[in-house]
Amino acid sequence: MPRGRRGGRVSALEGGPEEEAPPAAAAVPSALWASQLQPEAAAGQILLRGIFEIGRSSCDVVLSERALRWRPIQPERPAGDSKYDVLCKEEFIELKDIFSVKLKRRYSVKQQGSGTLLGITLFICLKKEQNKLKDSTLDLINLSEDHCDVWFKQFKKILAGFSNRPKSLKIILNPQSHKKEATQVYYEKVEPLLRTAGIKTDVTITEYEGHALSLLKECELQEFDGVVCVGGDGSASEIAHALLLRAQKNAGKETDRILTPVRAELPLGLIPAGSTNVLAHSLHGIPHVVTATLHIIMGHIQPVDVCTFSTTGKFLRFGFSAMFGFGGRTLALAEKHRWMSPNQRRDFAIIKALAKLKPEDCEISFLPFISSQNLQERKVEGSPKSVSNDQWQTIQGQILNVSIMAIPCLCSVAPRGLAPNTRLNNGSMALIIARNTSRPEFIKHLKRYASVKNQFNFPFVETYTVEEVKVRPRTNSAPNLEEDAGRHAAASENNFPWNVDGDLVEVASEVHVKLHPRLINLYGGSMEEMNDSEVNCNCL
Ligand SMILES: Nc1ncnc2c1ncn2[C@@H]1O[C@H](COP(=O)(O)OP(=O)(O)OP(=O)(O)O)[C@@H](O)[C@H]1O
Repeated sequence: MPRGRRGGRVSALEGGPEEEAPPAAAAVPSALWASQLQPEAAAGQILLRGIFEIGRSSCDVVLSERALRWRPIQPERPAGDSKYDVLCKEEFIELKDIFSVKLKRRYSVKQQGSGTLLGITLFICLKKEQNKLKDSTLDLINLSEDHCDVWFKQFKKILAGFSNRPKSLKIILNPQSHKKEATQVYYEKVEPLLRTAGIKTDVTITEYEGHALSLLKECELQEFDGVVCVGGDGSASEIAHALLLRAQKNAGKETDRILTPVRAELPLGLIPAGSTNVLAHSLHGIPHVVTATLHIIMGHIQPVDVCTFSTTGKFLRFGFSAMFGFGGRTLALAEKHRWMSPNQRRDFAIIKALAKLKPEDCEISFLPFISSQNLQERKVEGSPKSVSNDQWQTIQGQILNVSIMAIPCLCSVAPRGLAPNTRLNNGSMALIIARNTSRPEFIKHLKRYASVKNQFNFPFVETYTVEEVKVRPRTNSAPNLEEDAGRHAAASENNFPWNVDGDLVEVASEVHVKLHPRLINLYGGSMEEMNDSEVNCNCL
């Protein structure tokens, strides 16, 4: 007979055959804590069985290859009492959702040494609503040192089997992001979780713009399993660019012209601590610090498409999204008013750019995306134009805005994304062109981003799914962004402002954007689509 909570014994299976490492953690954690029963067979071979107190009930606890299951031990009961059956329902967690285990001890003031053992604490990643993850704990109470020691070692062995989880991370933190709260975000919310998970960290706090780029050119990265950015889109994009540039150099590729880039060697984690956090929001479906941290800890990986930006054959940078025209001008205006708070300068810049709304005379050429399935179908049909995808198309005219996006670009002003039909790694980009129209019509189009549907249902808006785009302004002079105040010169003479991942990039002539599928691994899980009722926004 089991001896109850003080002396709960480990069953005959204790010290049984060597267990296999658990299957690698799947991309999506499915912590369904006690929400449904899992058939015993699906949980795999039993490794340990014993008695622990869980939530004030003495429980029969079974550890198998994939799950930990427990059921309150039933006292003698009158036959047919259904209340007991409900109370004694089996509960479980999947082992892939555990990210740490510790011995639980009580320390008293007078006590010397390691304190009184109370049992074992498991640290668990729970899936909540709307892509949110949350950390939680499960206490397995048993005062026997021997009993806990056997279980503790077994949990440690299981955790060591998750080889995809990072053990050491390079953290790059921008203390200036948003309202300068990145340091606080990291030390209050991220670092405690990484410490609990036993992940070693090496933190660099950036001291100037471009610091992350120069750091990642030189620093040793061998000892790290991944890099983590704590900041906003500017920092995240700079670090992704730096990691990709480093990979090209390591592969002996020239970096002046990048045609077929190699993949980044290390995964990148994004902790949202900036003003807009479009990248982290698109990756996680929610700009939530704990969710982002738990994806890193659990080693969830998403391969993500990246673009190269070049001009006149010369490589400029890697990036995920870009805007030209209204989007570029708005950022250029916002950058000139850095002294304002992030929200103030964003609103100010939007209003000012709308007041001075002016189309750009452009030529836009693009290579439409043809899915591998469509290419295959064309091959079968034996179409003469068929098998290669080299059908460039060209549009000319007065254009208010061009958006080129390899990722959905979720943000507070567009909860479904500025490019809602794009995915992180579908091998294509959204090209969204707003031709010249009246200011009220353009504002109506912008406002639609905040709602659920029909953002692009305007006669002046065209959308394409593409692999490559070339944007060539046909006017000679770039816009003067500060005509009224002589204090600032135009963005830079004869340069056109582009917004690349929230960074101002000034280019005098044609910009060539090319998509490279799955070029970087980001720490993140696969996303659930949001219901319409879950989307809300009150901007503009
Ligand atoms: N110590 C620093 N001082 C000034 N600028 C810095 C420093 N460290 C990094 N930067 C630069 O700050 C720029 C913007 O930072 P970041 O994107 O993190 O914050 P943000 O602008 O508030 O957020 P978002 O880009 O999401 O709007 C980055 O391009 C980065 O190079």
